[in-house]
Amino acid sequence: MLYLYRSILRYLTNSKRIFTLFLLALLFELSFEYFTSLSIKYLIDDAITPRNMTIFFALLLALLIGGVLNLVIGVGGDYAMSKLNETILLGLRQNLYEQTQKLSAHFFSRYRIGDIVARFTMDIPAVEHAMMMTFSTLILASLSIVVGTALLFTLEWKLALVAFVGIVFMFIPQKLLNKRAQHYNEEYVGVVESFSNNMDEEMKAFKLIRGFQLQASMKKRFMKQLQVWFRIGVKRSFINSNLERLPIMVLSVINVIILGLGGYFTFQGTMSIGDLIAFYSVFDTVGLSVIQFMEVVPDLIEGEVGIRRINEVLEIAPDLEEGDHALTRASLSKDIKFDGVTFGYTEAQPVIHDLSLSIPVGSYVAIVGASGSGKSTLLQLLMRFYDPQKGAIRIDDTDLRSIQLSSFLQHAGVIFQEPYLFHATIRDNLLIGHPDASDEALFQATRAVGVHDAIIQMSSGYDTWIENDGANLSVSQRHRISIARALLRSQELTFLDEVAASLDPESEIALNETISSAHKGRTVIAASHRLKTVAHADLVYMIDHGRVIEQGTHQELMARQGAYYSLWKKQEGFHMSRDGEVLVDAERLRQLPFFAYMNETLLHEIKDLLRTEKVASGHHVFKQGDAGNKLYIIARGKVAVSKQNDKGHSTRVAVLQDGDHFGEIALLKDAPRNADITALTDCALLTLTRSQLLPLLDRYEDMKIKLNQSLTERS
Ligand SMILES: Nc1ncnc2c1ncn2[C@@H]1O[C@H](COP(=O)(O)OP(=O)(O)OP(=O)(O)O)[C@@H](O)[C@H]1O
Repeated sequence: MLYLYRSILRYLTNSKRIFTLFLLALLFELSFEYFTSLSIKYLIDDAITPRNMTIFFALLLALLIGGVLNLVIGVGGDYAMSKLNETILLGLRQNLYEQTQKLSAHFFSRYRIGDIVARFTMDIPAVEHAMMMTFSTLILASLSIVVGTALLFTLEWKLALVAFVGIVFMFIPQKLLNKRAQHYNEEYVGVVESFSNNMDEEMKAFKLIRGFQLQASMKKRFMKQLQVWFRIGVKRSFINSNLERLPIMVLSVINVIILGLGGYFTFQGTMSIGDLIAFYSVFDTVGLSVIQFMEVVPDLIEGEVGIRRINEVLEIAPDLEEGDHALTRASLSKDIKFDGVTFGYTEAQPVIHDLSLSIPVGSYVAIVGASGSGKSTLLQLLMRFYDPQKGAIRIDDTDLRSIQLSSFLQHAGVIFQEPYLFHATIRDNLLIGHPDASDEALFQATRAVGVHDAIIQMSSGYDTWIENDGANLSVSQRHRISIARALLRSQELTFLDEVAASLDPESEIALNETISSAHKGRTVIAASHRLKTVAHADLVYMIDHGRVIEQGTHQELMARQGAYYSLWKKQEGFHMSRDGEVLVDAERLRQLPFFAYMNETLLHEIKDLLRTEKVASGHHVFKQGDAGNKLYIIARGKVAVSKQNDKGHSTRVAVLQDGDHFGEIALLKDAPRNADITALTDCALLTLTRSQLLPLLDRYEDMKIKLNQSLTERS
């Protein structure tokens, strides 16, 4: 329990006066309590038995005045108690919140949302309750036990000795059960926390759960957890009840002993009746105080568990602290440099290797590469979500770690792959990074990303409330609003992380134009896997496995005919019509290995058979075991390929994107799919079914044989 109070005391350093007021009120209440008990002795022995009316009325008057004063002072004490308690809670909430603001992305990948929320919704209330019980019951009960026991010794020391031994016995159950009670309480909080995390996950993943029909397995997991919760809940409640009940049982035994022994002393004439009644009344108060003390113990244990969990978060040293002398900076004047940067999410597995690159002020720099090559990681390092393990990021030659981050990022607008929208109006979301922006600037930004018209058509226009992370908006509207938000904020620096991934081609073109025109004077750093979106950049860095493998302008890189050129060739050849149909060049089809030897006429016929299929982000294209009858070519978007083992555990084995294809074996035979394919972004896929292709090939027997040979080799 001491740990709880030690941790709490620091929140009361500025509340000495109010604490003194509280203690004074408490002492008065205690004095009055024992004065009432002792007054019985004087009423019987000095007033009623000798029929002394003066003493009788004097005592009654003292009791009355004391009662009124106790009431008034008690109200003051209650106020002081409430203020002390709320002061502690305010301090705890504030510290915890500030700490979560300071912690790095490492922390947020280690702790789940429910873990943090539980600190606020479960642990702080547990501490609150423990402190409330401390102020309202425990302090008074403890003082009462000490003062009452001392009084008992003044009344009859032999009887007091027996009472003292009895009181000590009342504390034994608590001593014996304390550790186990704490253990069950910790387990209980852990179960509740993990349950809230799973509920949070299920609520967020409800579309996936419905889409994959996972309700039964989710329910199984839920029921299993409820069973654990139930079992620990029973143990915890049972031990808490024991902590309260056992002292009561001990007290009833001591009561009988005191009455018996006291009666015997009265028969012997060594104790007056007034003394016996007063002794019993004081002992009753002490006994009740011990019971009250014991009743508070489970609350204190819960509070102690709560404060330990809160301190566990508070004591995490932020790994990205700004030094006391962090430099402030006005604006970028020269360049941003990655200087031999090595970084991994775990020390053992670097994802960026000794990487150096330079971003001149005012330029539009693109970072391109395959999925997983480290593009987003570079942007996150730049925003100091993490620090490099080796090397440095330099802003105008100053190490980013020595710069006050807020002064660096204050003019930066960031657009993430996953746009996050707050539960507020569209206007509030747009203005969040630049609250003073004029309506004109606001509309300019939303027009630029093609979302203005959609917003004004909504029933409340810009004042439309955004529900649950944008549930009432389309994916592309969410993206556009987040892009407009960044454009509105940023004057100097714009970070774009795969922003075009979820936009349709028209919006993509519009966005490119916006960025190009906005780019004048501002530094833009865009990570993208789709080369076309960044072909107009001043400088392109192509990275692979965390290393720069090529750099230059689009023209230079195309002329080099290296990795950039190959990726460009893979992605080009797809066109999207206004109604969203994907068209592909016959020449692009020829790049697919199994169509490589086909003649021009056949390729044109195949091209006309291709159909466009749209798959929304999070939905699956097909599942492992489904019957296969189609080839898919990704015109736009990104999909994950995952394989399930015998136990149903799924492992991601690859990510495919623009220009990649999958499922070609289905063109040859009716074999079940051997992997799950899930869309990671909104996807536009070109499909060709076996039943479309085979009749066509009947006319080209030699090509049919070659196709079969090629696919058989690949299967
Ligand atoms: N929070 C994280 N914890 C651990 N590993 C991570 C984390 N984020 C990314 N990675 C890993 O780091 C590597 C680089 O990821 P990153 O997101 O930077 O790639 P990317 O090029 O942006 O890919 P994409 O185009 O798919 O977004 C990948 O292997 C990825 O699995």
